[in-house]
Amino acid sequence: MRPGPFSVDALPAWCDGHGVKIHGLKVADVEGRGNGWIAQEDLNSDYEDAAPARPLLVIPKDIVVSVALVMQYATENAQFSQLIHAVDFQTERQFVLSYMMMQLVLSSPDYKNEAVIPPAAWTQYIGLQPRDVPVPTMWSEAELLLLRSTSLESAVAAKMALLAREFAAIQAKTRDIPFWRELLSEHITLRDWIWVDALLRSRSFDLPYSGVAMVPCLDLANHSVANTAYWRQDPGSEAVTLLLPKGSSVSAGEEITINYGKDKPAAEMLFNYGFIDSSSGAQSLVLSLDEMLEEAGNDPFLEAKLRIFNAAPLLELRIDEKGKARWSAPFLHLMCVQKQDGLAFETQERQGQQSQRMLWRGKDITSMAVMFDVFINAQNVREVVQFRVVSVLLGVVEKQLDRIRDGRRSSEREVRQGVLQAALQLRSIETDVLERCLLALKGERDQLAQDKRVVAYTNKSP
Ligand SMILES: C[S@@+](CC[C@H](N)C(=O)[O-])C[C@H]1O[C@@H](n2cnc3c(N)ncnc32)[C@H](O)[C@@H]1O
Repeated sequence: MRPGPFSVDALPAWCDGHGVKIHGLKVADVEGRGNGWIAQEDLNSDYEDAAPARPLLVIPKDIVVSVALVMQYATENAQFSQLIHAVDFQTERQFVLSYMMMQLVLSSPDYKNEAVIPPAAWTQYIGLQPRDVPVPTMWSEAELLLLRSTSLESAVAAKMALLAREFAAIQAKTRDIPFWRELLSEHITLRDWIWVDALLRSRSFDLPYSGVAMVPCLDLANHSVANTAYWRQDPGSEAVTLLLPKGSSVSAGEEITINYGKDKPAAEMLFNYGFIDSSSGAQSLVLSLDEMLEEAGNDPFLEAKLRIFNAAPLLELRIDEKGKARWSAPFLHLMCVQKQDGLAFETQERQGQQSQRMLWRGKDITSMAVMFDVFINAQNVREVVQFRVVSVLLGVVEKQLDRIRDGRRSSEREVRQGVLQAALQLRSIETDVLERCLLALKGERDQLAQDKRVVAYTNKSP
């Protein structure tokens, strides 16, 4: 479904009509970044009479799409209310997405609004949202092959499966509502749901007083690690403002940027925003340990450990500011400790409720499960456990490195240039992190192998 047309030339009038204040900025095309805000004059943030300089943008709360606005909209719009009640959305994200989907329908030239639903501010504004959002959930099959063996491969597959499940559930639950049945069988497609999700991921803000929200106009600010501006939400009016940091200035023609997040891994940037900032020093990756756990099927405590750990077993690898390889995998430490070391599990019954406890040499350490790596470090089995963990990790990292090195490539003719560049950048960053971590892990294992407790342990092991 196509959204209605809305050009940037019409934006100033839209802003006037909806109470958005713009000071000294205009929207322009910024090379390689789509639209962005550009200073129209020299701007500075000098404080006058202790009052901060005028914000660059002020966006009133009543056009910020948060759960509160969505719930209010449902009280004013019978068709939207039917959708919200039939589907029983559970998350902030789903509420905001359903509102965006409704605005897409209302704005679209592909749909005749016979129910004569009045337009909202976003009915027009949604037309300014880019059709091509560069996040991987919008990539073609051939482009997705470029992510083979990177840390994003399984994350993107899981996200696509979730989006398909969500859309199928919306269709199934609204089957008895003629308005939505017609829309969801003839007009709105899974692709539209994927699009609104891509918009939300790449353009939403986590506001302190409104939660996850789409903020018109602020969503036109591009990212830079050397950002020239920042945003805040006013605790009283809940308006969102874009400001220059105290004592800073921007010359006419310069881009006004914000920082989407410091030290975010390249994979997270690509997944959420569809680009990797090459000027960011962040070098890290997160891998799921699920596959390794499948291979560790002979641990009699595995199920109990996973239940008490109660989080996804992950491995984070990173290169710190000093260039040192670091890794963290709290579950792996738990996995590498057994009954003979002093670990035990016990089922307790209290007021008819059963719960499981984890014991270390007789002491209840259930609450330590998520930071088991820190806990075990203070115990006299530290070196032996660390040796086991490092040995397992070496296998995981080596396997991942082999995979990423011969990961399948798509024919360059089938993929967009920007997507190819971003995927190659991700592969190169992740290969580098894996290589450096592998080297560091080998060094750590060799050092641990000389420890007398480790020597005794390895001599004893079959
Ligand atoms: C919040 S929007 C910013 C406005 C957007 N450029 C537009 O045309 O509407 C975020 C999107 O802008 C693009 N973007 C922002 N900063 C970028 C940067 N530093 N490099 C490349 N693309 C960037 C990405 O496509 C990202 O998903």
